[in-house]
Amino acid sequence: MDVKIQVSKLKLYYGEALALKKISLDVEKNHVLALIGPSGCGKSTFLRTLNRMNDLIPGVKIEGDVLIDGENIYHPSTDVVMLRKRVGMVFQRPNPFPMSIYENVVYGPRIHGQSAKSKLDEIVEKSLTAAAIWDEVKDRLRSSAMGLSGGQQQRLCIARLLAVEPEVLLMDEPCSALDPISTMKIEELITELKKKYTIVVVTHNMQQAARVSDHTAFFLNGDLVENGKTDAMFTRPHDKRTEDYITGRFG
Ligand SMILES: Nc1ncnc2c1ncn2[C@@H]1O[C@H](COP(=O)(O)OP(=O)(O)OP(=O)(O)O)[C@@H](O)[C@H]1O
Repeated sequence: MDVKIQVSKLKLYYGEALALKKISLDVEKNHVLALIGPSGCGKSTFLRTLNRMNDLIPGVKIEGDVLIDGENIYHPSTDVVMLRKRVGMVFQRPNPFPMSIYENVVYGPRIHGQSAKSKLDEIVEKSLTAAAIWDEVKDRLRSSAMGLSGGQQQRLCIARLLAVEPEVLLMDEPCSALDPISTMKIEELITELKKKYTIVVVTHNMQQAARVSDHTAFFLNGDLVENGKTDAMFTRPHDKRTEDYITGRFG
């Protein structure tokens, strides 16, 4: 097993409130891990610990370790800007910048020092192709990203991440604002992208977790109740609370 992310004894406090209670969990390289559990159980909080997005929230205290490729991302010497380039994030609602499709994709590479037009053109085509949206937008690269449909905007946001050559993709309910066809496209894309990236996705949709993920982690009240192969968890959950959740008895 080739582990990409190793989380051990991770605790997170919002002020006095303990939102993650000693979570230990590994994420395998080139696999998809789905995070499931009822609203408020800590899925998004956990996701944000993987690229230190919680650092931006006042009053947050974190204990424990998160290692990526064996390196502790909470070590004081970590360059957080570089970390967020390696570990990119897609949000619930697509959030393209109010600029052209082309400018959205080259935004990150420009910040990281790329200025050659031919290289930027190449990055745009490569990233949009990898995000399965090139054919739909190749003739309108200079048009505003705001004119795209929600599903197209979400794939553009994924292209924007891929443009800075990340290693890990974090997705926080990436389909919750999308129609079924766009959802299917994103799910197919996730399956394609895992060949190259390690992916952690939060979802409220059990069918989606079953379709796209290799492993599933079930959270409840800040605890990790159960974690394992998706097939096994959905057919033979070890914990009664997992069974109740995935069969729709609560949450
Ligand atoms: N910025 C914050 N400040 C204080 N408490 C927070 C903050 N963000 C989340 N929490 C609390 O931490 C707990 C976990 O929230 P989190 O958003 O991680 O849950 P979730 O499982 O992702 O929920 P949902 O499925 O509704 O998005 C909740 O009790 C929530 O109220």
